[in-house]
Amino acid sequence: MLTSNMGLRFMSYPQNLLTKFSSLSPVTAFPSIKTVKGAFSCSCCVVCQFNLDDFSSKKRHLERVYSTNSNGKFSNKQFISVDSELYDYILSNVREPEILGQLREETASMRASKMQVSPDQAQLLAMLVQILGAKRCIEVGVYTGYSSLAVALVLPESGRLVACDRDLECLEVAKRYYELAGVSHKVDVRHGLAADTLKSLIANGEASSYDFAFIDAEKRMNEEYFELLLQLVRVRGLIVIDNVLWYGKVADPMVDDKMTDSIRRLNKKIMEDDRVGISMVPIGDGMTICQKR
Ligand SMILES: C[S@@+](CC[C@H](N)C(=O)[O-])C[C@H]1O[C@@H](n2cnc3c(N)ncnc32)[C@H](O)[C@@H]1O
Repeated sequence: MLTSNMGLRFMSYPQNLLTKFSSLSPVTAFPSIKTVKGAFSCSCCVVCQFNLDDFSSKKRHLERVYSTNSNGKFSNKQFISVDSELYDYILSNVREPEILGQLREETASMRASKMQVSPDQAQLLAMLVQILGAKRCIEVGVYTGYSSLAVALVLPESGRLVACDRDLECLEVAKRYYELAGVSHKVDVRHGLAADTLKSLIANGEASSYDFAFIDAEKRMNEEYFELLLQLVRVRGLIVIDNVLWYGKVADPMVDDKMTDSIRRLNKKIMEDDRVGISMVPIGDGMTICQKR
């Protein structure tokens, strides 16, 4: 069973905004909320067209809906926060293959299990691979194999996933699950520093031959991984980068640690990089999907 209490990573949207608004009356905070026949309904939030007939659900609803126009790009665009209740609902709508559920449960008791991507993220990665018709993929940061297995499961029989990680113990778990799932023939496990593996693929003449890459390893190395993968991925291929929102710290001016700064720097660089089309997606801890031009 998928629940948000199982050590999964997900973004809870701006807690600072939530605190800020909780002291205001609902109508003050959200002028678009109106009373209809004694019940509250939200008139313009496309995701919440339901009546709210008790105070706690009203309050929950209000706490999830925000408006923003702070950078002038949107005219009072509304967006929702994802709290654990709503996230449980999202997870209940994820189609997680049984073998991935088993791996997730085994990993839950392991050291640093929160590193694993969430089921909704894995589902999105698998869908991107399928939409692309990808045959050749790379993953930087395998851990126990959850995201790589999700990708390998949807690759065609002739597909290949180069799976890079420096942790042999974790890779042993991943390899066991590739075997169990019957996909080990599609996965080329590379133990070692990911940058070295990527450089060796380039040296081997494999530039521009990959369809899809996923970056989920040491965050401060992301810029180097991105540059190497830009060489390895073909035009119109995808590079997906995980943890781009870094638990919301990227948007918090009070945070200036090295890790957060390096993520901010790469986000800015990619934003200005016309070698790729981009979409920053608030799923899990935030993923940016880059398409090579
Ligand atoms: C966030 S976890 C990956 C999670 C994985 N994508 C999943 O969904 O289960 C990061 C992984 O990157 C690996 N890693 C960190 N730095 C690395 C490096 N320089 N080279 C190779 N692997 C590295 C760690 O050993 C760890 O297993």
